[in-house]
Amino acid sequence: MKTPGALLEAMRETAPLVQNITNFVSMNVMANVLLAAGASPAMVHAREEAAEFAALASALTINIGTLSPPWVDAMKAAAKTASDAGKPWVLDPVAVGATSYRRQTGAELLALRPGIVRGNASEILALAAEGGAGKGVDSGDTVQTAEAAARAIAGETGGVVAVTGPEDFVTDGARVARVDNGHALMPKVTALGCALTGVVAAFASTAEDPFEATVAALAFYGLAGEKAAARAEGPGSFAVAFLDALATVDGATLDAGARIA
Ligand SMILES: Nc1ncnc2c1ncn2[C@@H]1O[C@H](COP(=O)(O)OP(=O)(O)OP(=O)(O)O)[C@@H](O)[C@H]1O
Ligand SMILES: Cc1ncsc1CCO
Ligand SMILES: [Mg+2]
Repeated sequence: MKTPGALLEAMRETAPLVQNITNFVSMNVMANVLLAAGASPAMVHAREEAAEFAALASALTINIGTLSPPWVDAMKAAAKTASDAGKPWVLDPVAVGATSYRRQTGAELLALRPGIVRGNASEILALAAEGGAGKGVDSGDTVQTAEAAARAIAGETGGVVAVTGPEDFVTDGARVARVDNGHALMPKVTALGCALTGVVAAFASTAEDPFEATVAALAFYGLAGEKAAARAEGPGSFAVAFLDALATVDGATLDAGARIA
């Protein structure tokens, strides 16, 4: 088993190219987060090129935050390419319970068996067709309420599912872990969940075990949040300090500060 810090260092050594088919809100935040963490982001979503690009990238993320039919075509084609090439792809089912279009698209993408799903509690509940009290993109459920839904999704995909919130929950159907890093300012900055999905993909691209990679990425992200909060006066200065903290936390700092059970 590799430590979270060793997985962080391994990711930084290769600076993996992470392709993101993501929402308009998240694009800039996510690209800056990936750069600060040590990866190489590319936002490539056109139907004409998304699958071709997926063959070049080390990992792919698919986020349905601002979806429309041409984007969904590109998502499916890119997901298939990544799966066929044995590269990890991570699904972020933003607000999947909000509308029937999102529920349908979420189910179709889940059927393509993402290696990792990362969402908030309401999204994981909705993706498992267990309801959920999401308020648009924000969660209205506790992480604990979504644990059974996460296990059910992992059983269906054969992959890893991460539910994020005050304490994150990760399962691959057999193993479970809880990550207690993070800070209450994190959900006060938009798209930090979306950006986290990219960091999870970056870790997964260089780790052998997607479960260990996901746990390590969550601990890294949460620890950077804690370090940033210690310097911040509110969500605005937190967002700036968070990028600095992502770039500053190294393997030894992560191993010392990770709270994983
Ligand atoms: N109350 C909290 N306390 C500590 N950490 C938190 C809290 N809420 C969220 N986090 C952390 O914030 C990060 C993003 O998770 P979150 O569940 O907010 O994503 P999300 O709802 O998908 O976000 P978005 O849709 O805005 O991108 C995770 O690292 C998570 O651990
Ligand atoms: C605010 C918002 N709306 C659609 S996607 C998104 C980013 C956070 O998920
Ligand atoms: Mg989200």
